[in-house]
Amino acid sequence: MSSIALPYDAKAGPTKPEVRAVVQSKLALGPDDHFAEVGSCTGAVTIEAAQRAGRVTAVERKAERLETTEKNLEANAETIRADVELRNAEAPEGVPDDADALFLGGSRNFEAVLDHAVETGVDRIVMNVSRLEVAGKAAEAFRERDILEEVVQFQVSHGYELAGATSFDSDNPVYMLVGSAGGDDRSTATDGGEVTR
Ligand SMILES: C[S@@+](CC[C@H](N)C(=O)[O-])C[C@H]1O[C@@H](n2cnc3c(N)ncnc32)[C@H](O)[C@@H]1O
Repeated sequence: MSSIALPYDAKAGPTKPEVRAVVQSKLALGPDDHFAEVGSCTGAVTIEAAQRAGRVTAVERKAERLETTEKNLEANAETIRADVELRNAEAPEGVPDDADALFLGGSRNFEAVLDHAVETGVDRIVMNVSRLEVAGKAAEAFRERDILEEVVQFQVSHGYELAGATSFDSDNPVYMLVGSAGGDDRSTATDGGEVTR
């Protein structure tokens, strides 16, 4: 599915290819977009974004993981179209003021990161969460800021051969919050913060 190479590994990553495909479809990046990622880790999401957007800013609090982002970016350099900036910082520090699309793969300080997104009018916001309690808090935080458009929960299973048939190994469930702080042209109607679609 994914055509990117990730020769360098880091604890906590990478986001699985099928999940990244949904992330990219929600971000809908184009060549005029500035994309920002909080928690770039292996760089898997940053690399795929850098194949689509014009500018990418990747923020990662752990220096060694940011080095992994950099090395994996280098391994995919031929496919990358964006200007990419890597920032070793703990968001909201380091998050640019002019992002069109924001992905939160790391959840530290996520409420402050969302406040920054609201202040700067980020058009597309996607946050992935694997822990149930954090997912609940994240959904609440999106609703409180009136930026929630969609909550998606999914779980991917991969088939393997067992006794001449196919059985499945399941990945962890993923909770995905999708929203916008980009003004009145939002695509989904909301009623009291609840998704009505
Ligand atoms: C689950 S991993 C992200 C995986 C990444 N999408 C990938 O494909 O490799 C979360 C990362 O976010 C980082 N992180 C968490 N909160 C952060 C914050 N507020 N600012 C910067 N990095 C953060 C963690 O250090 C960790 O590397």
